[in-house]
Amino acid sequence: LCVADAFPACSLAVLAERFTPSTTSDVAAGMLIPHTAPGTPIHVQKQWFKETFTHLFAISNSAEASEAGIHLVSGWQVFKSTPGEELPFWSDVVLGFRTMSEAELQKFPQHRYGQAFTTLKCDCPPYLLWMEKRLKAKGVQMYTRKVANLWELHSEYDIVVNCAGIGAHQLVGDQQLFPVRGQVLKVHAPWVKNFVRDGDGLTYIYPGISRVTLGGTREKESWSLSPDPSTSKDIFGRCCSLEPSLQAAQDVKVQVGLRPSRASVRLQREVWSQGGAKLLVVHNYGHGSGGFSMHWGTAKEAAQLVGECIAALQDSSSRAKL
Ligand SMILES: Cc1cc2nc3c(=O)[nH]c(=O)nc-3n(C[C@H](O)[C@H](O)[C@H](O)COP(=O)(O)OP(=O)(O)OC[C@H]3O[C@@H](n4cnc5c(N)ncnc54)[C@H](O)[C@@H]3O)c2cc1C
Ligand SMILES: O=C([O-])CC(=O)C(=O)O
Repeated sequence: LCVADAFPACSLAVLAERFTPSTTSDVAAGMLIPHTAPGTPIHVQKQWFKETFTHLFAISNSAEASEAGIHLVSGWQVFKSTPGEELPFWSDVVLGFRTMSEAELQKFPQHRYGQAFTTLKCDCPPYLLWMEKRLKAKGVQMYTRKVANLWELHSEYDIVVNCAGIGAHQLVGDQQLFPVRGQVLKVHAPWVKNFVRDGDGLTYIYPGISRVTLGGTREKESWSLSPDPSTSKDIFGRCCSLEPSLQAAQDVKVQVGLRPSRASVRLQREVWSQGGAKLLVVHNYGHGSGGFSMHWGTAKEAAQLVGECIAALQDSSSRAKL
């Protein structure tokens, strides 16, 4: 969408082995709470988050909000002891960030410190469908296709934007990219209106428009997409100890996804050449636990890199004409 908006004269196609509802992004809770990536300067991560928050906040305030699955949600991040960093880098981007009062903390007898704030949540499958609809309305073609090697695209396309997520491990042989397996439960519990996240990052309760996401797990280097029943039981128990009313939750569905993790998102332009032919490539993958929190900011940066590729193509075609 960012590329289509920035370069309306380009003809665009989306190729994917799987579309919604069968991607990693469909499994995500879609909460806008950033994780810190060690390999990217904090001011850059803050900029990506701010751009994403501003973009989604505008959608949440529009008549499209319900179809797009975007809504504001208030709640608490609670800690068993006071964290070293009391003010995370994103505290002035979310709304109304403050330390929890003693009265609020009484709801969480095992926790001693907490942060209250309002953020945004994407209900992932509706949000992805809404974006597909917007792409199609702009004339973008969508093809279900597995790409074995980016080079196979060079006769059809001038520029390829690689947003393959964990698929980039195989597609471009990126050894720095690794899966962090996450299992979640999506349950019916419409009385749960506030989010709760344990500051250790393992247990969370995220109410969406139609279901509540209960998490989670972080299993580094595990490629298994099979749900594990004992893990589901453990997740449910941990969430019930934070929010006992969840004992009455119904219609429990289990989902597993592989977070595409890396020290930093790979946002990079490359020129691939073979036998005199060239393919311009822009990478935009490796968002780990923050694909939703950062997506619009990183997509805008990827679109800028596409702009540089277009300028390079125009430059080489005008040289060829001389
Ligand atoms: C349990 C869990 C909870 C999460 N919760 C949150 C959250 O609350 N907030 C947040 O910000 N993030 C969250 N995340 C992280 C988030 O899900 C990811 O960062 C994000 O989904 C990555 O998006 P992506 O588009 O890069 O990858 P994907 O969604 O995996 O999309 C990649 C696309 O590329 C296609 N593809 C891959 N390889 C090929 C190929 N060779 N040929 C053709 N197509 C290919 C795939 O089919 C797919 O369509 C969570 C993740 C998990 C697992
Ligand atoms: O940690 C969270 O709050 C949710 C998340 O992003 C994940 O599970 O990857």
